[in-house]
Amino acid sequence: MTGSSTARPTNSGPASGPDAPQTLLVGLTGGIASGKSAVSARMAERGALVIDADVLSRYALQPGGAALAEVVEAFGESVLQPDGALDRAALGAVVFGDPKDRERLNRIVHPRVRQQARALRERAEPGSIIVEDIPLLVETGQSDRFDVVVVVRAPQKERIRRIVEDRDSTEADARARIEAQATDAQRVAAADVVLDNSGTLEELHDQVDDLMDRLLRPDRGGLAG
Ligand SMILES: CC(C)(COP(=O)(O)OP(=O)(O)OC[C@H]1O[C@@H](n2cnc3c(N)ncnc32)[C@H](O)[C@@H]1O)[C@@H](O)C(=O)NCCC(=O)NCCS
Ligand SMILES: Nc1ncnc2c1ncn2[C@@H]1O[C@H](COP(=O)(O)OP(=O)(O)OP(=O)(O)O)[C@@H](O)[C@H]1O
Repeated sequence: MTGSSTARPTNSGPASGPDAPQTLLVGLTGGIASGKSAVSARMAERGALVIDADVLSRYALQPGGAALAEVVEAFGESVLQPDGALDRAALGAVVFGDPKDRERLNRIVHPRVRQQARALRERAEPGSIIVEDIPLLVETGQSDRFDVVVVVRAPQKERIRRIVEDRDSTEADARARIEAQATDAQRVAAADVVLDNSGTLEELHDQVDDLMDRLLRPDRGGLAG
């Protein structure tokens, strides 16, 4: 998770009852390296509470945890570093090479991510704008549980360049991850709002600011409901 402020702070603790402001649940997704974190960080600056599924999945796989023990049982000791922490590159090489292995890992990690996300949602102030950044939102059929689904898209060539240059990864690994995910067309079909990240970060921020202006209006800019 990153941001922790709320859109409509109350003066006297969480409100309840019929007049309490409605919490807005936003699902944010996009392909790997499309710019989701850049979008969620900007939304947090505007008061949204961000719940990041990648962060929660790292948390779930911490040393000493039950999920890591299950991962070792499923994939063997070779996915551990000498100090007992998860060797993420080793596990990534396995699961992005085989859909069955990936599904097996997802079955271990995803329920824990969802449970943690639920706990964080429940702690939010009424009236908050909660943004759940979920790379596999569409793939895991979660679109319907959000008031607004936001998809960020960027050209595949640019995403691959970012993965290879910024993350010390190979083009083959980048392509394997992209192939393990939905297509932009599938994501756009589930979207209420599409953000175009083919330009500069400033241009992306402008789109996010426009979106937040709408979501902060009492009628949520006509986007929810
Ligand atoms: C395989 C793991 C150990 C590789 O770790 P690594 O540090 O290299 O990648 P990281 O976790 O930072 O993920 C980077 C990106 O890869 C993509 N990705 C990760 N897991 C998956 C997956 N199971 N299927 C498709 N894409 C995925 C996402 O776009 C994500 O943003 C890790 O990705 C993992 O535990 N994945 C399973 C949990 C998961 O599905 N996470 C995504 C959201 S819950
Ligand atoms: N418009 C842009 N111009 C230049 N760099 C950008 C732009 N958008 C994003 N980036 C950079 O590209 C990289 C990927 O962006 P970001 O981390 O926001 O993507 P993501 O979708 O959250 O990735 P992941 O799927 O791994 O979670 C980051 O280093 C980010 O700073």
